[in-house]
Amino acid sequence: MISIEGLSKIFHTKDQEVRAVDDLSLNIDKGEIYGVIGYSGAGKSTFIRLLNRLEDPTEGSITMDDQNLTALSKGKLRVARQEIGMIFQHFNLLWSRTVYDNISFPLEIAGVSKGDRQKRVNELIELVGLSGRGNSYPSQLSGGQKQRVGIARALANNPKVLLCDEATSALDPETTDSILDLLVDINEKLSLTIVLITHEMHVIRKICHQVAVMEQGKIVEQGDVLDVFLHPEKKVTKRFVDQVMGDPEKETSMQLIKDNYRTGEIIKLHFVGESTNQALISDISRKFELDINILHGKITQTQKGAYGTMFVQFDGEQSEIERAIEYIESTSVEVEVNPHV
Ligand SMILES: Nc1ncnc2c1ncn2[C@@H]1O[C@H](COP(=O)(O)OP(=O)(O)OP(=O)(O)O)[C@@H](O)[C@H]1O
Repeated sequence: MISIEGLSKIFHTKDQEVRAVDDLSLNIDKGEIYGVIGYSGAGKSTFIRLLNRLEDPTEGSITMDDQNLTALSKGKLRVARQEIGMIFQHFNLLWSRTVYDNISFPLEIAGVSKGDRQKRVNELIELVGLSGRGNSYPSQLSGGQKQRVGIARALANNPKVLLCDEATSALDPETTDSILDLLVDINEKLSLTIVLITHEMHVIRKICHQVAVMEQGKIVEQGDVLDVFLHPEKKVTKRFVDQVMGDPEKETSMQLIKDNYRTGEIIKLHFVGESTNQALISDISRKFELDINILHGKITQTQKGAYGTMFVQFDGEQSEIERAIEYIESTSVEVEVNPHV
């Protein structure tokens, strides 16, 4: 759907040259939710502004649905932009217009007739969960409701791609989750490709299929969300993963666990993807003569499946413990006996 090749943007200030986006290449499939994460100054905003050509690239190309956006004339670019919807951190609504008129605005610009506009706006109001609020002004809405208007407006002309610029950064955690749920809902219902930039790994974990980690204008790591969560390679990626999962070994003192549970064995179980759906603990307690204590752990969900780590104590005959460990090794759950302090 989107193919980006060698994309760069260099800003020239009085005394220096800033490579905000530096030789970036990536492919985004149709219907995918693709997240770009990075700390402040990594180049995310510049990247997303390049995607809808609010910014001209210094080098490289962006192809969207077989159309080279970087080679279009101004007139053709205006038409191509109608296929790209965008939502913003601070909503960018027209304050003197009602919800209905805000959503209608891009349709007016596109020359849609009054009757068709009315039908489309009402459909969109319902899609984003704002039924009954059409006559309200933005100042009468909560942050989450304002972003719903932003989403409806962005979808008005049936875009092929929705760009989200830190769309939940100004919202509280609960409202963030409801907007993220709405984005997933829209992605599934309309098979809409979504590209988002964020500095919050929670956003990536909850809704993205693919993730790219940006640092100093470059993509330093990218892939399937579950793979990146499981095997983060770069330091910056590990810091982002820790934002969501914490580091289970750092959060608890293994020494304290070992002092408190002296009999049997301490076992670390690592669940990945489908393995989290297995009722492993109850399965083991049925199959083997063991007492099982759950000591510490965290399992979380991503769009690509669940994963997490759990520490348990197996107590019983040593031979029975060994048989249970052998059994776990035959499943897709990774197991480590007596993990390091
Ligand atoms: N118009 C500009 N002129 C000069 N430098 C710029 C311009 N826009 C961005 N930069 C620089 O490019 C780099 C990347 O900025 P950008 O805003 O893209 O990062 P970001 O990851 O979006 O950060 P934030 O989340 O804080 O906005 C920064 O060093 C910034 O100072």
